[in-house]
Amino acid sequence: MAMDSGADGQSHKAHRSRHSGASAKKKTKAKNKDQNSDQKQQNPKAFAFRSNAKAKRLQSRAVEKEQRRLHLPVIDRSYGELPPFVVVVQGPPQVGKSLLIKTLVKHYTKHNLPDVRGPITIVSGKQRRLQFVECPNDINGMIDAAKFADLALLLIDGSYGFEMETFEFLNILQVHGFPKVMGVLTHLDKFKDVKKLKKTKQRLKHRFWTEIYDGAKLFYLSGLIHGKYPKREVHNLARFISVMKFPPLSWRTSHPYILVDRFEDVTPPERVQMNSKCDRNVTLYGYLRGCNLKKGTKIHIAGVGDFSLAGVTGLSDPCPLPSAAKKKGPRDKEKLFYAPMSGLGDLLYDKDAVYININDHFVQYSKVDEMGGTTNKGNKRDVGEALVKSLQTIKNPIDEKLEKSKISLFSQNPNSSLEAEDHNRDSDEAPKLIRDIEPLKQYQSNGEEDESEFDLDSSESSDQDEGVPECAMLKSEGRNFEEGNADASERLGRVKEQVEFHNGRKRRKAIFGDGVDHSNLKSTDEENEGDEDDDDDDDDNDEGENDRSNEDNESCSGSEFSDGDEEDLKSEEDGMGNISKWRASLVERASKKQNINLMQLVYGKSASTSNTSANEVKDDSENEESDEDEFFKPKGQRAKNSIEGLDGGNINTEDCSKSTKFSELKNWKEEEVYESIRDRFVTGDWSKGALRNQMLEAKTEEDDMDGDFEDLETGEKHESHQKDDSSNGGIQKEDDDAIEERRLKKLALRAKFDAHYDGSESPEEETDVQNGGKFHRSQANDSGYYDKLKEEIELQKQINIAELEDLDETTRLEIEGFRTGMYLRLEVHDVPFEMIEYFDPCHPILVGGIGLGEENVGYMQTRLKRHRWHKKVLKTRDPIIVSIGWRRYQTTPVYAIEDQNGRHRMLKYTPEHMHCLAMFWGPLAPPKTGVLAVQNLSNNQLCMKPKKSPFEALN
Ligand SMILES: Nc1nc2c(ncn2[C@@H]2O[C@H](COP(=O)(O)OP(=O)(O)OP(=O)(O)O)[C@@H](O)[C@H]2O)c(=O)[nH]1
Repeated sequence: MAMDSGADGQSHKAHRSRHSGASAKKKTKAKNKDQNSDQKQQNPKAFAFRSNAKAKRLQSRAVEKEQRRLHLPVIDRSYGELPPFVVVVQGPPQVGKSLLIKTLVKHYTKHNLPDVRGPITIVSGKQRRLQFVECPNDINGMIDAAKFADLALLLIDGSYGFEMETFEFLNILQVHGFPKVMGVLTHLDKFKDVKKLKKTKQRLKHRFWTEIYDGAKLFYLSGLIHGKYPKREVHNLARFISVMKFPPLSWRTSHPYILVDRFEDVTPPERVQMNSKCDRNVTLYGYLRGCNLKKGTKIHIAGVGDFSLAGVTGLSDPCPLPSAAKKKGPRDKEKLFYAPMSGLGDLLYDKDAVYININDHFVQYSKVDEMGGTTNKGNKRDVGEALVKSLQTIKNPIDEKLEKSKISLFSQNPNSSLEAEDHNRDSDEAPKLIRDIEPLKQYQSNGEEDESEFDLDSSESSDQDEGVPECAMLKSEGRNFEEGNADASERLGRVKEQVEFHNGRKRRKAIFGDGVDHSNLKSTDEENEGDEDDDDDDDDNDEGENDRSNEDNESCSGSEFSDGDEEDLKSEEDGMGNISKWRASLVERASKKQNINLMQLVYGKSASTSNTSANEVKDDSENEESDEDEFFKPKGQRAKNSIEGLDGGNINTEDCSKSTKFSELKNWKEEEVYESIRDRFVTGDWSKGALRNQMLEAKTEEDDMDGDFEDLETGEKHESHQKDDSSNGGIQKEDDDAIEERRLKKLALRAKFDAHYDGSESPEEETDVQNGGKFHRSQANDSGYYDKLKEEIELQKQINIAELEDLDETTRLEIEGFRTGMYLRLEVHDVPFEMIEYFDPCHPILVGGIGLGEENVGYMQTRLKRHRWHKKVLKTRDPIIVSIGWRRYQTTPVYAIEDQNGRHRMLKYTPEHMHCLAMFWGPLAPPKTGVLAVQNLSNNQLCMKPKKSPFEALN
């Protein structure tokens, strides 16, 4: 302290700048430079082009950019909370798919994932959730994955090179709408020579670019650290995924679909006992994507067939977004994940119950204590403890006891006892079941080869003609593919497949006959550095984008469940002690949701509403009888009802009786009463009405004169009627306020939308705006039509939202269906038993909604081209498996070609290198739908044992 005070008093010597020497020279140089640059800036010609060629070049570039920006706006029908984006991780066997998912999940959630099975949902940011799915290594799995992927991570074994699986998947992606694609190189640690590694990276990168587009992102995972990918690299990859934008794809925006993340068999057990091959009832759970699911929509389960829905329920979100309002960013504690097939997550919400998963090592069975004879806490037992112990020692289940004693404690929930009974029976007859299943196994092994199921027989025939779905196709004997675009196909034409054994495994290496201009590849350090810099730049830009997209998304976060989910989150954290609080909040929320519905007040209740209210009355009467049963309801039931109110849930339905006094209702059968309104109809006496109108007109003329004034000519004084109408004015003012508020809200949203879309769409463009800004801006003004179109779409969307928000939940559901982003439980009856028997969580189930007319069956005409990888031409009536829309089915095509006179001439074989027409019978698809056909679904290439595959035969 003493020293400080001393220092304060001391005066410092002023700085004296140098007048001679090197540093003085340096300064004068800098000064001159500044002056020069100032002069330059003052020069009015400074920004004009000095060279014509440069001006032309910049202008054409700006125009090109502008044209690229212009595209017809796609109508995105989803609003509110978005469903998680699906990230499909695809690659040849053993390339590190599971490991990558595990490390990414660990990065986002700080949890170790034991197994990668089925979709894994995680919260990756304030406004974003991701669902990781490992793509199975068979054609069916790849086709389905291509249909639901928002982003495909293509894993490539860097030490081995490209394999056929990657190209096959890329070809499938091209047919079914091209989602975002990112390459990831693994196994790079196997390179000992740094130079070789660099060269390989370059070569693979350029090949990848040729395949997708120049500049497509390729990530390098340099090796393993403690059996995991390096944190830094995973962090970078995660950041790229987090900021990525996913443009809507046309097929998906017009068809609802669900990627099933939970699947259960709910067939009554007695039915299965009687016949283990009976048709089953199943429930499928997942987020609704694409577009709204209207009531009565039929669905197609990929590989199983078409079904109508026996029930759809909106469940509370099992992996909700953290509320953006309260928290600044998702803290580690709040990061959530949901992966029921992989056995992750502690809470499971169902229609009927909430399941709490407690790890086995947390469960301390107290029986051990008892056998020991003493407890640590002394002899006096807690009541709860005694209860638990008595439950452990119980011999007969409570329902058996109840049945015997003829006391119905759980009268309102007969199902639970029934189920328990069924379980008992089930367990009694378990050995029988096993016997039944054994021959099945045999069947399974025999029928392994062909996994496709067909549903043509069940469909009705129709002579309805079809559009011409645009397609091209076909694959090598093992697999065949559609062609995306001509360029790509030519480039791909140089790919050759080489089957070889490598590390005890059969691998199908992709060899490029052309050898992508390797001579052009620079493998200098500078370029690599440049690349890395580029990456960094991208990072930065993307981060900016993310910020923007986050801001945009904030406007969408007003979903009904968000607040509640927040509470759910809390209650999860608090644990079981707060269950009652949680329940209370749910009920409170449900009661809040009941707003007055004008539609119902005017037109009365809709059929469904009145049904539900009838149920309600019935339920109420039952509830009154056994009030105490409330306590014995499964935990989730009441909460669920209050959340949903969708599937016959009664709590949320409107209580119209409150605003209707039946005592005041007029009896319209009485003559007096109906005479009173007779004159309002055509047959009545209208003279009174005309008189009334005249009076009204006179009155309104008076009303029009606002304010007090004196007619100076006549001396009449007019007084305003405003004072009398003060109460009316108040109401009107309130209305005006509401309207104004709504208008402002709309404007704000529009402005946000404009700001988002008017800006450049890619980081590359952003930099360009800075360079050739002038041209860009002038061009932007010319593109007013597109902007106007976008504006109109957005405005219409806002109007729709505003209209729908005024309705109550039940009516809204009937009008617009289940909204995208909702977590749904679909109940489907009578699916073939094979779906249960051969269910594999590693094979994701895709459920797609069938559009109007798509359930009809008929002859379809498609344009088809043999894929260059398919060595042989195709023969008419040789069965092929077609993937079109959501469906995959087998059919026998007839090939034809259109002659010059317009007649179709049948072909016995497809032409070598050109398109032909293929006519086949099957469920119809709308025109312009991508078609892909394969001849063989065999997965022989995955077998470790050397089995002769059609591929092998060819090579
Ligand atoms: N040296 C090295 N080993 C790796 C790398 N990536 C993955 N592995 C190892 O490769 C093996 C296979 O990894 P998985 O994640 O099971 O591969 P997968 O693609 O899921 O395999 P399948 O599910 O059988 O198709 C594991 O033993 C990994 O440790 C890598 O970059 N370098």
